[in-house]
Amino acid sequence: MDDIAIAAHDLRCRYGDFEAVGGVGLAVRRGELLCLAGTNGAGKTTIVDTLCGHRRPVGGRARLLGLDPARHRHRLAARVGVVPQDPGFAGGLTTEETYALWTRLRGHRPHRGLAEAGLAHRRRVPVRQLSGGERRRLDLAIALAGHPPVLLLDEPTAGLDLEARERAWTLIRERRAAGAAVLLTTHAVEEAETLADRYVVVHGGAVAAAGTAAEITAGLAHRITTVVPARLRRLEPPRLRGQATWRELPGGQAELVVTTPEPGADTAALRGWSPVPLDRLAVTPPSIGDVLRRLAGSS
Ligand SMILES: Nc1ncnc2c1ncn2[C@@H]1O[C@H](COP(=O)(O)OP(=O)(O)OP(=O)(O)O)[C@@H](O)[C@H]1O
Repeated sequence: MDDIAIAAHDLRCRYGDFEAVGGVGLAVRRGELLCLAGTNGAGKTTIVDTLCGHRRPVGGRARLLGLDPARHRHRLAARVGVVPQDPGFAGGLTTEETYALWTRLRGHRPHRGLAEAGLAHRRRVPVRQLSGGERRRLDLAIALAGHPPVLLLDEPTAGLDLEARERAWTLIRERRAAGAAVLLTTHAVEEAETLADRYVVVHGGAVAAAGTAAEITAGLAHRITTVVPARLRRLEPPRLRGQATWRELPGGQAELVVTTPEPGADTAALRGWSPVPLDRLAVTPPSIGDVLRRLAGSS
């Protein structure tokens, strides 16, 4: 059996004359979570909508469980859970009616999803009275209903408070561990770093980077920070491979930040240079956030 549950090959999508997605490829295996990351307007939602079968690509192809999602929406409905970017619920239905309706439409029996999503106490409330975060929890509960083997989650924790977000992460992790293939878009770097096995980073409708966090951050600078007496600035500067910046702090102190491709060598150089022990010394490796910041800065 093919292990790849979600696939896009050279996907191209247009809005009129505007090419929003220009040849994107990705693949997600069963039991894997791929984070589709990128700046605003990069094309993430367009890709997710196309994988859902809501729009047809003008080129390339999308496949869910080996099927074309635009042609086989009904066959796939029970096997694909979706949190869309903008779900449209009938505001007059209650939370449990909405959950039951959507769950049955997808061919499943309503189960414990509302309780798992922390919405049991809101089940009799009309959807229009739910807060933004509560609606998002309902979206996720509906997507997870029936344990579908494919999950397409477009910013599933947008607007959730801390506790609800961590509950959502636990649910998503459990589904991945049970073998679901998960495609997740998020702007929350912490969420991506917590959940993702691999990343596809899109920018301007094309893949800018793909791989594990270590692979896509390789070659980016580390950050060394330390607090030293401000008077050390008057010394001859340390010999560093990276770049140092100073920020004055109260009480005659200063924060020294070094961005460097060689954190080991530069930490040793700082230690050799400073006549006093380096206070609050920390070395931070590059993160997916650095990749996104670079892309945002380049547009
Ligand atoms: N219905 C539409 N008509 C015309 N252009 C659109 C439409 N929907 C999206 N676009 C454009 O297509 C590009 C990709 O949009 P998309 O929503 O896929 O990006 P995104 O990566 O999901 O962005 P965000 O992170 O802001 O949600 C953007 O330039 C957007 O303005």
